Amino acid sequence: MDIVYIRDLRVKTTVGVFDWEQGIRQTVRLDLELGCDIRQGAGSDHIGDVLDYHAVATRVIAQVEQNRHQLVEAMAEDLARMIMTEFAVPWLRLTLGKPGAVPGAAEVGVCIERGVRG
Ligand SMILES: Nc1nc2c(c(=O)[nH]1)N=C([C@H](O)[C@@H](O)CO)CN2
Repeated sequence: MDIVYIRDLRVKTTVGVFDWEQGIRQTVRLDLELGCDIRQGAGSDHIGDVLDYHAVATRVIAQVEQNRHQLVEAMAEDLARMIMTEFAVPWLRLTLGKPGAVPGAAEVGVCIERGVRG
């Protein structure tokens, strides 16, 4: 299986378990690895034959900006489901972090894998 990736995508959203967090927007940081087969696009050199990382990133930004969550787990699961459904991705690894959320830590968050890695 090949991988199309998106690294260090930063989006502002409302996320957090505390009341004050539900009244602000914070930056979340995403790394995505998306399973695919690049061979058809590599042969044709045509954007229509590949998993378009620009299209995925645009859709991810829209979903993160438009929704609010308490837990990063809930946000990560919603994103994974959307990407796999809308872009026919059979396997993905998604890292979702909140930079600076915990004093002394650069970032906290989750890394999830969903689907079957061929
Ligand atoms: N496993 C998790 N732990 C915590 C979360 C979370 O989303 N998942 N969130 C918080 C708070 O919102 C924190 O980020 C505020 O600094 C605490 N623990």
